[in-house]
Amino acid sequence: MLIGKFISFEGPDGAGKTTALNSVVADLTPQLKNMLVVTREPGGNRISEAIRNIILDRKNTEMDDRTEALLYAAARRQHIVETIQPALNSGKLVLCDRYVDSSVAYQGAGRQIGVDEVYQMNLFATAGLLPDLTIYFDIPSEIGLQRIMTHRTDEINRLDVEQLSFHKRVRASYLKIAEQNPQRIKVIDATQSKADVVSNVEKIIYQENKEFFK
Ligand SMILES: Nc1ncnc2c1ncn2[C@@H]1O[C@H](COP(=O)(O)OP(=O)(O)OP(=O)(O)O)[C@@H](O)[C@H]1O
Ligand SMILES: Cc1cn([C@H]2C[C@H](O)[C@@H](COP(=O)(O)O)O2)c(=O)[nH]c1=O
Repeated sequence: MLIGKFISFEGPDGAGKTTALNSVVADLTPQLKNMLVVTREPGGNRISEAIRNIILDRKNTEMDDRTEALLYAAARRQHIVETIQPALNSGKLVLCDRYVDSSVAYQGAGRQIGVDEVYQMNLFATAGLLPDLTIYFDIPSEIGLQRIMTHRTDEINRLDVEQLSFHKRVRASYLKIAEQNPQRIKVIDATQSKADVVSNVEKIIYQENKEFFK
């Protein structure tokens, strides 16, 4: 039985998810201690991190779009089985940097495989496990990419170097997913200062998970 809470952080490249997540974790850890599980996709365990390295390696230029979609889904399956599901079963608050919405936006819309097909494939991979809450960091593609190219040049991956049109499709898809799922997805303006972004994220987490902060 799932008794914990599952929160995903989503957004285009360079939106500031990881930066905000690190600050939120530093702020929440004194209160939540070992009730908090922080993880990321693709990754979170040995097998999924190995798949991550294959997907994101800029040398893998010949990778087929559907192969890419399947690899993300395979990494996700292993992540659920090894990390997310056990944490939820023991009542933890799981904070995950990216999840299924990333596949729908990047592979479904960005790669133009089709959002419905990619979503259906992920229903198989996840057996229907969706986050209770998703915080979507919205940012124009140009600003997100600019942040990466200016500050994070050492970590630029195979997806980051896609054309601007790819990244614009990804953002448009995220906005559509958010519009279609207003109960689950809360949108944050990620062009704000780091402090304001973190404060907005924490407000949402407190509001939606009061049982963890008694
Ligand atoms: N609110 C902000 N204002 C300005 N710069 C920011 C802000 N948040 C993060 N940054 C900077 O933007 C860059 C990208 O941030 P970060 O790695 O957190 O983004 P991300 O959403 O996790 O990206 P990706 O998904 O591509 O890994 C970093 O150099 C970070 O310091
Ligand atoms: C989970 C997931 C991720 N992606 C893309 C999004 C990013 O470009 C990279 C991951 O890098 P990050 O620095 O950890 O954000 O992978 C994707 O295309 N599809 C997915 O399902």
